[in-house]
Amino acid sequence: MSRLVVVSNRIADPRKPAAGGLAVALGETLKKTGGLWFGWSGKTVPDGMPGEGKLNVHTAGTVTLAELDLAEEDVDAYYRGYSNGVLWPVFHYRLDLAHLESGYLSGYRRVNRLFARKLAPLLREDDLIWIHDYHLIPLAAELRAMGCANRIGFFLHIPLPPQQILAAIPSHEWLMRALFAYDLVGFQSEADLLNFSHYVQAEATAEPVGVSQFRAFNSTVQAGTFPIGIDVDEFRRLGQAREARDTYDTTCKEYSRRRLLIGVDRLDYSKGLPQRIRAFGELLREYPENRHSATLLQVASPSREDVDAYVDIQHELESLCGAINGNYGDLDWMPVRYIHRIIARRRLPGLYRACDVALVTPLRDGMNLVAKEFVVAQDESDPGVLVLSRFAGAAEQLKDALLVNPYDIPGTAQAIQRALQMPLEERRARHAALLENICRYDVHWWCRQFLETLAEIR
Ligand SMILES: O=P(O)(O)OC[C@H]1O[C@H](O[C@H]2O[C@H](CO)[C@@H](O)[C@H](O)[C@H]2O)[C@H](O)[C@@H](O)[C@@H]1O
Ligand SMILES: O=c1ccn([C@@H]2O[C@H](COP(=O)(O)OP(=O)(O)O)[C@@H](O)[C@H]2O)c(=O)[nH]1
Repeated sequence: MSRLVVVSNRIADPRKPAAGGLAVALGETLKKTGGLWFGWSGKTVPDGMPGEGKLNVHTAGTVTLAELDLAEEDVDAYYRGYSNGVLWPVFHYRLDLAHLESGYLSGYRRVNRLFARKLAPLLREDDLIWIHDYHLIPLAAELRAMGCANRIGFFLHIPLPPQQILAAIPSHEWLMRALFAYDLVGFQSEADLLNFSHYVQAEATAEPVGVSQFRAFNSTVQAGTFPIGIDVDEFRRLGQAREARDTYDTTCKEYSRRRLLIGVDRLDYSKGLPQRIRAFGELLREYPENRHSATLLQVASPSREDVDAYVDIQHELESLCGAINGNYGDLDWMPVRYIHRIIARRRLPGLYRACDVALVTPLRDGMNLVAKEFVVAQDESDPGVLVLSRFAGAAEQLKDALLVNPYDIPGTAQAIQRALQMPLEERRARHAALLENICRYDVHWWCRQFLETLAEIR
């Protein structure tokens, strides 16, 4: 059997908790199959040479971790600059926030070349290579240029925008051409796959040669949809452990007189946090019976704080929460509890279970694993309600949630009110349908489906 080699920007010891859906999902996958996980260590060498990096290889249980330190200049251009200052906003449909004129592209290419140089000597002939996310789009092309003939798959964890938006990236032709160095390219949703299909036919004059298979630049690439899931059994086990149960007990006790709403997100402009807080304010304005009762616990974990747009969103959010608490709060009731900290994942099942409603309302999201975790954590006999943005990848699967347009503030407030008022029978029926879908399409299904498709490509 081939060894699995996973490459992603962010890697984490699979035995330790991680914030961010990708690290969590890949950790679960690799813990099961074993193999090599290669990526950036997260460490920066202040006076390191650009294009150079120290590799540290060690084992963590069944997994070999190969962690690469990067020079400060490289992290600036490759991670903060091109990945998170250009690709992240454009792929989340936010041309207004993209630094398109920046000179970060050369640093992005340099680090992808460095990854290829450091990874190549670790590879075996029959390794199955699985590369992840927007940080590493050109990696397969770099490996191919070094003679690597292994099967290589790519999975994009974030959305792929429509052709006209993608085409605003000055080097979009080069970037998208790099995808043809892969044997298989996977997306989270049908909408992303459709955008890919339109783009390659319109801009790269690719020809469809099979179902979601395209030929251009002398290569054929298979594309497909592989919505990522969570490890349901692992999350249930977490829910039964002491920390989650303690969190459940203390939260229920602390808020015994309240209806609780929960949001758990990285503090990212894609997550629609200001719109969500406004919708909650609208709920209190329009449906006054919720005053002195409904409380929103919003966890906004710090993320990419050295990228400008992330500092701006933090200030906006703080002022919105302050305004609602000032306008509606009282001596014994604070409408919004804003928590700007990472909450350990092992406590989250208890927190989710103590809440009546989850607000998962991104403006755009590749998938959103929090939505799935919330459903799994519920008490089946008295479950909470999921309010979900129609623009999250998860919405294609979780049709029994209350789907909302997060830009429509009164509409979202109305859906929150409906969630708070929903009769037990309807809550149970919706929850059962959601749970069924999440259990069937879990993280193991995702991994199996992608790797089997990759292995079968002729
Ligand atoms: O590594 P960071 O810069 O700290 O960011 C954390 C991760 O954010 C993104 O996650 C995406 O992947 C999830 C799992 O597929 C998906 O549910 C979510 O919708 C996406 O936003 C990013 O794609 C990862 O590379 C980051 O590690
Ligand atoms: O304070 C936090 C915030 C998030 N998470 C975890 O980070 C992941 C977030 O993944 P998601 O797909 O929702 O969004 P992403 O951050 O990857 O865009 C989920 O597993 C959360 O449980 C966490 O452990 N603590």
